[in-house]
Amino acid sequence: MGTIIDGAHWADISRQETAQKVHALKKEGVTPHLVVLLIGDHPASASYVRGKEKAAQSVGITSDIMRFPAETEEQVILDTLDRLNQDPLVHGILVQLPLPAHMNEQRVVARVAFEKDVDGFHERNVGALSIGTNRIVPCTPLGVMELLRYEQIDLAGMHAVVIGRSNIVGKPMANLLLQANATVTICHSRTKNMRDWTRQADLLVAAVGIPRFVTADDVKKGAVVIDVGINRVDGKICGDVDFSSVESVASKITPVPKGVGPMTIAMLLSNTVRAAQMQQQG
Ligand SMILES: Nc1nc(=O)c2c([nH]1)NC[C@@H]1CN(c3ccc(C(=O)N[C@@H](CCC(=O)O)C(=O)O)cc3)C=[N+]21
Repeated sequence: MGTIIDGAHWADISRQETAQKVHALKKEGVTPHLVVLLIGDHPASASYVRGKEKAAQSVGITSDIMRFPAETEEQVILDTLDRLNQDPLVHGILVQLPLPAHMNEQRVVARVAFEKDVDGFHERNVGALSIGTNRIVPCTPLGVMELLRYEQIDLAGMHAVVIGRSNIVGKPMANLLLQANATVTICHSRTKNMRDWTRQADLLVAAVGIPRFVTADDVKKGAVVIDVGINRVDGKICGDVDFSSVESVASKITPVPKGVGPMTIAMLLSNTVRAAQMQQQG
């Protein structure tokens, strides 16, 4: 039976490290400040954003939530971002996704100054990650790497299989695993005989967005299984991994909730501090 990786515990440790860095910045007269733009009324967003605000407060980062009605014109958001980009007291900017359908997500995300892009979605940050000169790295895959580091899992030479190829998780995850010297395979919706790949994985990262997509038959005995999924089924959240069956095959496994999710939030705080440090150094 596999060990359960306690994401809530490791997120707590990570937040303590971040709080110390915040403390050091404050001594230099800098209080890291995060602004979250919440546009529209996507059901889960309001509660996620409150969670981010609480977490920021817990490490001494100040934050503002700017709320906009769903029908807000895109230009209003772009103008707001221009103003926040110019404001020296703002170190991090996050535009909560998804955006209302009438907005162009690419265009809005691209408008956040890359130095303040704490999501790591700006093409400058994406490009840096892909050539290995990492600046700000997307929170979820960064959180996964931190979990693996805390758990002392040495990735060199491992076969890591990532299911999912999104810009937010799958692609940056693959890049980070490559940097850690894993052999990386990316599977996706058009992959044929996916199980032939996943069964070879020493590390399996599920970022598909389909509840309980990965079952015990997809997993090699002793593999490490990381579940990035956040799905809502019958009012409860569950991951992309069928935890109850996979748990008995895996050597280590992250649960949902209290796995990758809390680390994602912890990395947002860490990225905000990183952004403040980089702006401080100029
Ligand atoms: N620009 C942007 N950046 C994001 O990082 C971003 C976003 N937009 N839009 C929405 C998604 C979703 N997301 C989550 C992060 C942590 C948990 C989390 O901590 N979940 C808890 C459970 C929470 C619950 O019970 O509802 C857990 O897994 O234990 C969930 C969801 C960040 N997102």
